[in-house]
Amino acid sequence: MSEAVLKSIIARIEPLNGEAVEDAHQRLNSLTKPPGSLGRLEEIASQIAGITGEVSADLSKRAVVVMAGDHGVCEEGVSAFPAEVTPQMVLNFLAGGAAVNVLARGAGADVYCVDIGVNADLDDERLIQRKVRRGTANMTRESAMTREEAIAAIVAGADIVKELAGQGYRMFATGEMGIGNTTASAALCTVLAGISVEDAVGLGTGINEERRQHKIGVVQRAIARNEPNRLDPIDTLSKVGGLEIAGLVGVILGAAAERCPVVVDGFISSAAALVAAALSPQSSAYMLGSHLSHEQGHRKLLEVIGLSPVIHLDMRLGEGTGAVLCFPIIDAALRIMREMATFESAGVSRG
Ligand SMILES: Cc1cc2ncn([C@H]3O[C@H](COP(=O)(O)O)[C@@H](O)[C@H]3O)c2cc1C
Ligand SMILES: O=C(O)c1cccnc1
Repeated sequence: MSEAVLKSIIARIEPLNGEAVEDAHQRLNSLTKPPGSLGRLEEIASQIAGITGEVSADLSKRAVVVMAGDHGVCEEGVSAFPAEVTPQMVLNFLAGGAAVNVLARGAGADVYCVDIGVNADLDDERLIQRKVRRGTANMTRESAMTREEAIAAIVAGADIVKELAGQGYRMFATGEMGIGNTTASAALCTVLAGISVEDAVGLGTGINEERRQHKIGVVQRAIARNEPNRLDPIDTLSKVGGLEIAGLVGVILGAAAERCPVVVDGFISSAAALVAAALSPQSSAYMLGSHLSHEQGHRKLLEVIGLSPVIHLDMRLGEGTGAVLCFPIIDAALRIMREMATFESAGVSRG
């Protein structure tokens, strides 16, 4: 049943609107500047035109969807922080005090926090309750979750985006919270992107090199124990992934299905983007890279997905922080399309 729902979401993802991309190029080349001189801003403007079908879309209503879930693999000592930080941070998101809340306020974005798999009972009406299970299992011993649970989490993410799009949201950022999730993300990178475990495993919240070596061994054991099928992204996601990562796969696919741009945050969100692209290569066209995380492995992961980061601030936080920081840059690209004079209107000679 859910597998059919997932297929129907993927089937709704269409190629970008080529005519709108062409119109955007023509408009950009008519503006009072040497062709191409606004660099990435021009690429962003063209991509948004292709996504939305409009040369200067109104994306003022935007949201960051923060998926929260726990990881059984924390038992193996892979994070510098204890697992109870996940529910504690969820309450912080709801109270508006986390980094992503602050940066979202600056970018005119609303924060929606989703309990997709937190290992605690969180009773707060501001939280979107879509708990699939209370955290994943320890993937060094068994599959992190079942195939059905992975699909349920993806479908939940896509549902939430569909509902928000129905409320007028036109642009999304991916965010996550889940202690231990750089371990699951590194495992996904290794299996689905072919990045070596040594290159994929980083320091996460700030472990030392000795602990990183231990974390490498944990990822190797998880892969050896579960034997994920790299040709089957859902199999891999369910065996060595995470509930919040699966939820973000749904957010990305859902945004693409709604013809909305989705800005991909750091290492963990990019692992979700990798799964989304494996499920629907067409969905990549709806993704925008945001920042280059300091987390080791992010650069290679972005290369595999074909995303290039817009900003480099040596951040390594997640939550959607790097993605929402790019909203004002996207706004700038759209403002150029709307407000700049043309060679004709300003009476400027062409080269
Ligand atoms: C207070 C705090 C706030 C956070 N916000 C995001 N993360 C980030 O750190 C975690 C991943 O790192 P690891 O795999 O090493 O546990 C995720 O929750 C991620 O969102 C945080 C981590 C902490 C401690
Ligand atoms: O890049 C990220 O998303 C990241 C890196 C380290 C820890 N948490 C998140």
